[in-house]
Amino acid sequence: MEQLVEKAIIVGVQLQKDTHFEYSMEELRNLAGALGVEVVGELHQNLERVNPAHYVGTGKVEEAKALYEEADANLIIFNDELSPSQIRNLEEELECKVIDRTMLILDIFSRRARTREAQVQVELAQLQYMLPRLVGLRASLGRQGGASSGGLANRGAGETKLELDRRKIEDQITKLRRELDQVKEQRTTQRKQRLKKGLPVVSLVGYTNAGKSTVLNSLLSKTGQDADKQVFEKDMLFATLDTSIRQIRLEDNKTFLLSDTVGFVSRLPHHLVKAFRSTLEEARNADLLLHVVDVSNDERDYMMEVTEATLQDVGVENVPTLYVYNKSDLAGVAYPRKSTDAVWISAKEGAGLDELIESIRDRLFANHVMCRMEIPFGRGDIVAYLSDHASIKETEYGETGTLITVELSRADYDRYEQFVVGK
Ligand SMILES: Nc1nc2c(ncn2[C@@H]2O[C@H](COP(=O)(O)OP(=O)(O)OP(=O)(O)O)[C@@H](O)[C@H]2O)c(=O)[nH]1
Ligand SMILES: [Mg+2]
Repeated sequence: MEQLVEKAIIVGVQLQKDTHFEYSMEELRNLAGALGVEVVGELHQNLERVNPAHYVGTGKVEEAKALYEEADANLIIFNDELSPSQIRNLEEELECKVIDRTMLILDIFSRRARTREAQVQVELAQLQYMLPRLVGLRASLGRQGGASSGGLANRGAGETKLELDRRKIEDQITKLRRELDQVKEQRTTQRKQRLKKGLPVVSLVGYTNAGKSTVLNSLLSKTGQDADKQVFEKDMLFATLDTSIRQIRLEDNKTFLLSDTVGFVSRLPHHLVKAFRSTLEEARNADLLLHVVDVSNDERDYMMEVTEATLQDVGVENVPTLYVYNKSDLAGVAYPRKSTDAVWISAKEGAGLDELIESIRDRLFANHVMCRMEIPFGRGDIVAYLSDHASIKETEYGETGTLITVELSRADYDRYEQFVVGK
């Protein structure tokens, strides 16, 4: 199919208590932009509640139609998830391609998905969204070329075909669910293996484009890791859709795992959130969350609210959180600095990474123990293990063994307690 330059009108309803409406429309523009759709007109309406039949009032539908024609657009995007009957009614009256915020986000996710897991998750969410909307969507897909190209609307293709499609979609949903369950099992196994290693897990979470991947990359460079461990970072919505896990080893051998994952956006489609539950599993089981915030964005408080609500939605609860106020270089705030539960940094400049590491260290390794041990000469393996996994401060050689002063995890302390000769 030839690549069309799509021109869209965007339409939103502002409910009385919605104080973030303007921003949600701006975000809708950006979401459209992420798909190469140009927004050529905008309409909004203040309502007490969304119109159940047409989303907006009848007068507004007329207005949208006029604007659509005047601006020579070929699609209209609505700022919320439309119900099946809303889509049907709007299409009938507007006689053009109608899409909603959910379809837009699903489309972006589906184009960005790289790993099999992400692809399956997105496809599952798309099919679940489509299933109850088959009739309307069929007409809309038929009009993909826009009204002007005289696209073939498939409306009226018999009920039998519809039933067949429905069954096909249901089968595909079952298949994808099964595949995801398998991935989930693999993840659980991998996590168990990591747990055995005893390494604490830190998870980066936050709004899309806050700089999570950049924070991960800057910590990797800071701790002298190979460039090939770096993850993808870019100034676009949903650059990351998969979970990457990297090991970070600090100067004194204290080591933790750091995971980077998909970011959030307001009004994230429910099916999508559900589908991405397993990708977000890492965060659920983390020892510490780094909630990365673009502190230079005026909407940062709202973005933090959305992030926290979404985390709750996927069952990430009661995990200790450190707030990472990133992009301080653009915000006109003092940085680098830290408070009890936050650090102000610029991941891009690499400023504030010492503060960040120190805050992580305080939280993860607070229960580390300092002690003296005497390891028999025959047990060089233990000394080797401790020089990899703990921080040896002093080494002396006694009559029967190596005397070390060492700072180590509670678990390692318990394991080698028999060699402890003093605190
Ligand atoms: N000025 C400035 N830009 C930054 C900083 N940190 C990240 N960026 C830029 O912000 C953009 C987004 O960064 P990413 O690290 O991809 O953001 P993310 O949170 O991983 O985004 P998603 O994966 O899309 O959810 C990139 O263009 C970065 O270069 C910073 O401290 N200062
Ligand atoms: Mg990212």
